[in-house]
Formats: sequence, structure tokens, C-alpha cells
Amino acid sequence: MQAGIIVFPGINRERDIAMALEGSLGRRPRMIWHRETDLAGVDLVVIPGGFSYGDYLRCGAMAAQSPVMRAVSAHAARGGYVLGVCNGFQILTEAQMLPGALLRNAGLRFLSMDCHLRVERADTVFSGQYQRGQVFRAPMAHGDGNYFADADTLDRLEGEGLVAFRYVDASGAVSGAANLNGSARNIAGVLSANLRVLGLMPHPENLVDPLMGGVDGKPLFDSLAAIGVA
Ligand SMILES: NC(=O)CC[C@H](N)C(=O)O
Repeated sequence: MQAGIIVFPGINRERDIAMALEGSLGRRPRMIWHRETDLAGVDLVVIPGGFSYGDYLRCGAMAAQSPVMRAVSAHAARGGYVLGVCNGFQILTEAQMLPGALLRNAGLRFLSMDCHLRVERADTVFSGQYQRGQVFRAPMAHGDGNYFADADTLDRLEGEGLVAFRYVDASGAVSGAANLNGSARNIAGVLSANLRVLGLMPHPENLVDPLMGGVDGKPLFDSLAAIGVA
């Protein structure tokens, strides 16, 4: 499994996620500058978090127009794997590779703290090393993490099992209090219809080593390692 990490100007989580990927995949990811357009040999495209283009316009709106995104979109259309975390999730929605949008947090404040996520399905390439219903801790750090989609789209996502993770309290209950950014139906992560593209707002890559304070995020990267290359 060869991972490739797309690097946009202003992205700042590329080294964190490279470390997490290398720790699980046992192979150093390729760093791909946003002007590149050749993804040959890359099985998993990762769009990391950060502040691409300084969050001018909407978060992710400019990155979505970068040359590399045409190649990322073609990779997904061929059935390739794509993971977008935080700004990466925003970029995937701006590129219309995932439905919905990430709006300003409901309280209009940047949120930097841990949250709890519930695994809504454990039969995907991103979640196979978790249990369904498992609750795990993940750091979040965003100003625009308020997932929005119209009611029909939300019903379709729920009906087709494309909600990957939800914000919950420590006991696993979906509650308003656990939904700090105000996301529709507590949605923290969304899958594409073929289950090969995942957008996720919190940062599992920042809990993959006891030195970071925990390893709750490691199963996500171990899941990717477990599938090998399809
Ligand atoms: N950590 C991130 O990727 C942040 C994403 C984006 N800059 C926001 O504030 O919402």
C-alpha cells in the first residue's frame, strides 16, 4: 500500500499524517506537491489538515481548484482510496468528491480540544480495526467543521450507510453537548458511495503513539495497512 500525501501551500499536518501512515503501513508516503498531476503508483491519496491558501475564500475552496485535484478525482473515479482529514475533508467537499459542506462552527469559535467519535461502521477500509459502535478519542482543531447537507442528502447518507463517524459523548450517546461544532446529525466523517473516499473532521493522526497521550487514532491507519492493495 503506497500512500501519497498532497501538500498545498498552508497545509500544516502533512508530517503528522506521514508519521502515522508510515507507522502503520511500514512504508514512507510520497509527498506530492499540489502542482503535480501524476499519481501513478499511489494506492491511497491523503489530503491532510491545515490552512491551505490561508483559508481565504472558504476553507478548501482554492485548493479544490489545484491541478492535482483533477488527478485525485480521476484516482477516486478509478476506485482508488482517498482520505481527507480536516482541511482535507473541506477540500473533498469543495471538489464535490463528497456531498455537503463544512460551515463555520456553530459557536463561531475555533475549537481546539479532544472529542469522542463513534464508529458507525467497521466494515470499511478505514475502520476495519475498530469495532462497530466503538467510541474513541480524537483531537480536533478547526474553525469550519460544522457539517451541513440538505435533509434529502442527509437521509440518503444515513440510508446508504455513508456516515462513518459521529460526535458522541464519552458514553457513546449522540448528544447536542457532544456536537461542539454544530454538525448536522452529529456527523464527523462521511464516505463516498463506493466506501473508498473518507472525509473526517478530527485528527486521528495526532493520537497514534503513547507519547502523544494515546493511540485511539492508530486503528484507522492499521485498518488501511490490513487491506493491502485491492
Ligand atoms: N486543522 C485543520 O485542518 C483546520 C481546517 C481549517 N483551516 C479550519 O480552521 O476549519
